[in-house]
Amino acid sequence: MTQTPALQMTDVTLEYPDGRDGTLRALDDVDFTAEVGTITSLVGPSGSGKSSLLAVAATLLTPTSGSVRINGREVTELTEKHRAGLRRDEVGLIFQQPNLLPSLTALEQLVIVDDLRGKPRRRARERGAEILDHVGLAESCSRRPHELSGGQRQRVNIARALMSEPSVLLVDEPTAALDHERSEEVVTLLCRITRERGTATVMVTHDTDFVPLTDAMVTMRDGVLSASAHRGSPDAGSTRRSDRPGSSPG
Ligand SMILES: Nc1ncnc2c1ncn2[C@@H]1O[C@H](COP(=O)(O)OP(=O)(O)OP(=O)(O)O)[C@@H](O)[C@H]1O
Repeated sequence: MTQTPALQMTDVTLEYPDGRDGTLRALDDVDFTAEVGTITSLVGPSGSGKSSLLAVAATLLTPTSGSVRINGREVTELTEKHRAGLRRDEVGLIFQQPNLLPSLTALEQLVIVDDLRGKPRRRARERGAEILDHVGLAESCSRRPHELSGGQRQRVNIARALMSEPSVLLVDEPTAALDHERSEEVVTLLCRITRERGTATVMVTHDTDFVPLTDAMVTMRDGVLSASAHRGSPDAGSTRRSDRPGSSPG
């Protein structure tokens, strides 16, 4: 039986006002599918639409037209309140800069996520410690951001995103502030998390060195997405229904 993709975007177009009474098409008829337990690299030149795709997938922006489904549920028709709930419970966002709160320990950065969701604190501390252990930071639970390296801070950032047990993990340039070795560690960790936790992970990256660690790569150019899957599931990161083996055009 085929599993419902965690994220499915179909014929998605996003237009911004261009500041001259016209529009700029940031996403042009994009089809994209992210399957459970796969990590897809999203590459492309600056201004090609990568962040726009992540923002639409994260339900932060509503597309001008097209369909976005998260775990089979159409999200473009939801109210902002429902979208906020979906972001809290089903979508994890990881940005380039960890944006950790300076006065909180690594563990407290995670516990606060459950506090905001009204979850019991004791359980939150247990889960937080477990997740920090999973990302290799068991020894650093009580350290504050200034006592952590850049790579460790990014791992706390990743751990924090996992607190809500998201099914879709959207990651924007996670290695931009890191050296080569730390970058490889962070991408390796994201790949491991994807497989072990069964997330559908999409990672925007300019660093093509690490793309082979991921399951698939898609390229954005002028708002148009094209696939070049290199391994893993044939559906991983697919961009066109008609590109998939066994699917008939139309
Ligand atoms: N809020 C906005 N209003 C108007 N135009 C925008 C807005 N956000 C992005 N754009 C335009 O949409 C296009 C796609 O931008 P986007 O940020 O998605 O690209 P990107 O591939 O993520 O770029 P980068 O790699 O530099 O972050 C660009 O032409 C950009 O100028």
